[in-house]
Amino acid sequence: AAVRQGIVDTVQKAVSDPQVKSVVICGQNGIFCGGADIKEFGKDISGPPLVPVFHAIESADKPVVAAIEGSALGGGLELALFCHYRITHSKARLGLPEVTLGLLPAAGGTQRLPRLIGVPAALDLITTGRHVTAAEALKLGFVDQVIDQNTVEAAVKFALSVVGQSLESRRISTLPCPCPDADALFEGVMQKVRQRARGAIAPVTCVQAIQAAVTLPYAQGMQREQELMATLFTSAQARALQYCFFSQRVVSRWSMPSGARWDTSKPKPVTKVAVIGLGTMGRGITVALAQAGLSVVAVETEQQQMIAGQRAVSDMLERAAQRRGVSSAVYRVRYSMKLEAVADVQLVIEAVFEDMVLKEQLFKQLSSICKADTLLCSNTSALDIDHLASQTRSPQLVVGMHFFAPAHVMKLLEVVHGPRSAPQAVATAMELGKRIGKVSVAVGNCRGFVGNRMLMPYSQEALFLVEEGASPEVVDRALEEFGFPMGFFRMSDLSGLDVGWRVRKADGLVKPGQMSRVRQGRRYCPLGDLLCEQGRFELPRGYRARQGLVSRRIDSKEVLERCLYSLINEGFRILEDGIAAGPEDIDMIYVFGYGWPRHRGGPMFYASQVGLDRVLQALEHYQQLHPDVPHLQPSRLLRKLVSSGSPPIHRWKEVIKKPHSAL
Ligand SMILES: C/C=C(\C)C(=O)SCCNC(=O)CCNC(=O)[C@H](O)C(C)(C)COP(=O)(O)OP(=O)(O)OC[C@H]1O[C@@H](n2cnc3c(N)ncnc32)[C@H](O)[C@@H]1OP(=O)(O)O
Repeated sequence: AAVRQGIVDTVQKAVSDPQVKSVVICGQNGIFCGGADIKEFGKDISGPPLVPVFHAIESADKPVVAAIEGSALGGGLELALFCHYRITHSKARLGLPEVTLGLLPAAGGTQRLPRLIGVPAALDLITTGRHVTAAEALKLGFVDQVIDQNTVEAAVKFALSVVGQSLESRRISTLPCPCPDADALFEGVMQKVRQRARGAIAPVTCVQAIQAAVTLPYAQGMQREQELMATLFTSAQARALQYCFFSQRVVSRWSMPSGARWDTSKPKPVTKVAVIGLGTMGRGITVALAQAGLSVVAVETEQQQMIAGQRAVSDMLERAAQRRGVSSAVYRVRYSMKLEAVADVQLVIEAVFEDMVLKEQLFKQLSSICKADTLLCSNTSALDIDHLASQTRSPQLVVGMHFFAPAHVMKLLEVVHGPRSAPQAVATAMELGKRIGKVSVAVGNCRGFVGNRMLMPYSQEALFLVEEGASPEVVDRALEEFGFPMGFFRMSDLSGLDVGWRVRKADGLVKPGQMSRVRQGRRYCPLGDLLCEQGRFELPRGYRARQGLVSRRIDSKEVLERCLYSLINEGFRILEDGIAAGPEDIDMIYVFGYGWPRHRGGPMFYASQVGLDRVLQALEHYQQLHPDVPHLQPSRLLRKLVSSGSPPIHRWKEVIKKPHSAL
């Protein structure tokens, strides 16, 4: 509000003062403007509106120049678009990211950008919200000059040089918005955007707003922009997306049950990393590290795997370099078939087969080969980090670094600390994650950590629903309509049914050829095992007949409630156990690692939006119907939150008791 007031007061003064011949608008501390203050949204907004004063800038009869350094995003770029000229530093980033916050650029962005750079380019920028470099902005035509010198000085010089020149062609509101074959263009774009949006409303509304720039005169287009914005501003999706924006930043301020924190734990410098194992995960991790400028020693002891792995890593690095127009990082990777090659690295990431015996042996070997202060990390997706630490001479230097496939693409990294992990080890892994572009979340040590632990009840419910009569397609359709890129069964097919089968075998749950539906004292569905054993694909019907199960009609409401609420319930247990520091950590793990639709904010935020009492009631209902399914038993924390009056999510921590390690 204060910044808006400042802009209004100063612009009015500058425009009306006859002694002022030209005006430069700049930011402070090297940043032009990051846009509206997102913290103001959802509250009563005080201070003056900006659009009227922006129009006063455009209609001024003296040149107004934007000096863009750092960022010009959202309302910041819209302000610049009302200026007559834009001088930009080469390192600046520009964009209209409102769509990522569930909004649209409602200070004229949807009406003015298409007039300046054409409808197709504006559609791309506004519906994706992507940030562009100064060079791309120049190429697209929405900045006038890109410079490497002091931007404000250059803008002042320029502003003085254009005093007295006509400003007619510089007023974007007066430009036409040509769009040949508009109907076909918008139909095609709308179809693509709807597909990509997976139920998010803001991208679709952005397209409608840009269409108004083509079909309506400027003033009416501006009005339509406001009307469309009003439908988004208070929407649940906007709240969820804005929660994600802040949560992504909250998780970087990690803490451990011991009280160690991000701001008191200094990471160790890391320049050279070893990756052990060149399977799918090891290859992706190697690529991610090399692309971030680290030296990598990739070790693979099996010759065929080494040949295939080396080729795959080189191909990925070459292709990425071509795409980005930079030189390839292939030279940063050295390959070896001997474990001794890791002797001089500062950090090792083990990415071998998910087998505890194999990993135990490897950690023992690494502990004797590496320097005493080398950090040893495991890319296990579920195994006990503390047990691995106990195989080494420095258990405090062992942490989990759980990547998600493909590891060079997926944004999530779970950094797993055991009870003996040193804060510095966690700080180092978190920092390395940040360097390679990951959203890193620090979590405690338990079976499956946060993400895979919560996936367990979700996947079991999906299978139970099929036992009871739903087809796999019905389950997947409900989940995909909710916004997941893939339902449970499609996802299992893609990742390989044998992956889960192997884990269940290791857990002693698989009994070949047996149909019993109770294992280890609880309800179990052996359908997945039977599929793997028999290679059969039309299994459920015959299976139900043999089990004497009567099929019933199951609707998408039940699919969603049973799959999602049981997953959420496990999330509450994780918070209770102190495995995750807060609901934001769980939500970011699900948004960045498991395809949870961002516009629904993550599972814990979703629960808060549905209403904790409704989630509790539904769990109680299903638990009565399925008393042999322990994960449907509502968690203590959920009950405690409901009996505390279901506080908003940012106040849950007050109800959660002090975290502790669960193992
Ligand atoms: C209608 C809607 C209109 C007109 C809008 O303008 S909506 C806002 C559009 N703008 C954005 O979406 C920009 C969001 N911000 C960013 O992309 C980045 O923060 C940045 C590129 C501006 C800077 O990035 P970086 O240097 O990495 O710093 P951080 O991301 O860590 O941010 C530092 C702290 O500033 C807080 N922040 C940033 N932008 C905003 C904002 N627009 N409103 C409120 N707060 C913002 C951010 O949360 C960080 O604070 P902490 O969370 O760490 O306390």
